[in-house]
Amino acid sequence: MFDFKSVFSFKKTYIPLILSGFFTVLVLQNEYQNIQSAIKFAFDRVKSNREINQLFITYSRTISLQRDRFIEQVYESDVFHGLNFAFEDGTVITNSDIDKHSTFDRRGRAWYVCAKKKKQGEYCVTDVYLDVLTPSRLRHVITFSYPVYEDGKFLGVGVSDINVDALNADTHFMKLEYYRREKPSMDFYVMNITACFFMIFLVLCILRVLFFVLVDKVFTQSRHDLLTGLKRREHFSSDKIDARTKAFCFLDIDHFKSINDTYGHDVGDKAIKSFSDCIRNSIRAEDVVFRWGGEEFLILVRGKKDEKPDVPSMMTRLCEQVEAINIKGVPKFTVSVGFYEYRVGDDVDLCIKNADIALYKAKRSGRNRVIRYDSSLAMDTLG
Ligand SMILES: Nc1nc2c(ncn2[C@@H]2O[C@H](COP(=O)(O)OP(=O)(O)OP(=O)(O)O)[C@@H](O)[C@H]2O)c(=O)[nH]1
Repeated sequence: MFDFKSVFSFKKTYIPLILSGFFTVLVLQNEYQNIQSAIKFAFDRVKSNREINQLFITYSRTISLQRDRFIEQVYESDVFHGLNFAFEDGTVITNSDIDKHSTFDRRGRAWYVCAKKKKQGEYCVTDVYLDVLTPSRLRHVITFSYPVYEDGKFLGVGVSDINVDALNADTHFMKLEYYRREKPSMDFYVMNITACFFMIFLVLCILRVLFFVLVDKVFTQSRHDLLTGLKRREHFSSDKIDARTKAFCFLDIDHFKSINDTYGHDVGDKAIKSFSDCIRNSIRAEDVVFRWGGEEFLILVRGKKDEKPDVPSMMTRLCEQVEAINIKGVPKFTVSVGFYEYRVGDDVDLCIKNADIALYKAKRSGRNRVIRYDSSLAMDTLG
């Protein structure tokens, strides 16, 4: 049989669970902070880029000389490598060819369509991708596109690229995204493998607990009688009989066969159930009950080592409580009790036999009574 105490021991189950939970939270928190700082960074960039675009709109409407100067200033920065403005009519001004209006390519169209649906202040953002400026100039960029409004009127879509290669070191997330696609770093592997390891560990711990809870349930069910919920006879173990065992008491419903014969088995079952409930409610926490056979029950009266419980009074009280059972459709019934007072060292099989002899005597002498075993009863039985 499983040793459930050891399975659910603090050391084996809860410490690994707590540890793995703790590390998972740490790793997730770290990842969360990276993401948060990256989002903030990206958002700040988009905001400043949008301001540049607003300026760009203004300049693009003024004379070409001023505009070119502005464009030069913007492109001195190595972070922003692209600054485009797409107009409603489908034309786009690019930094490389500022005076020429070219039409959207498919990618530009997608950005335009996405950004056009956004409100002022919102934006669309791409994944990191490889932008080919010339065959020798490859850059990893993220593109933001956003609607540009002037006095509440939609003018067109601003498109700005962030050069991921040029981002500085504290923008972990961008780097992470970038390396994830291109060149995973050692940090990335260590962090993610650690996270996976602890996640798997956590899941295994949870499964382990669930498994043993399930097994425990199945074992508990198999140990207990279905009708009464009490322990079954097969699970009585003489190994558990020790100095705290005070008495073996057999209880049996009187004339139970006639209840079955007169009212049917269903009513018989109800009587057994109500009897077992009555036993359960009247015994003490340390006592143990078994359904021994059909309508026969064994109570092991237990107590502290030197305690001497008054078994006859306990059993008489129980008999009175059984007599007082009042359930609609179930006839009144009584029980007989035979008990044997245990002494340390007694043979357990003999104790059971003696309690049974006492029960037999209770039946023979008129039922609805409590009989203590003594040696004269054994002679009586033999006789
Ligand atoms: N309804 C029902 N009947 C059961 C169950 N288990 C055993 N029985 C019946 O219980 C009856 C026991 O009858 P007997 O052993 O003759 O004893 P009794 O009629 O109680 O008579 P005394 O014990 O001498 O007072 C039998 O008819 C069994 O079929 C059960 O789970 N449900």
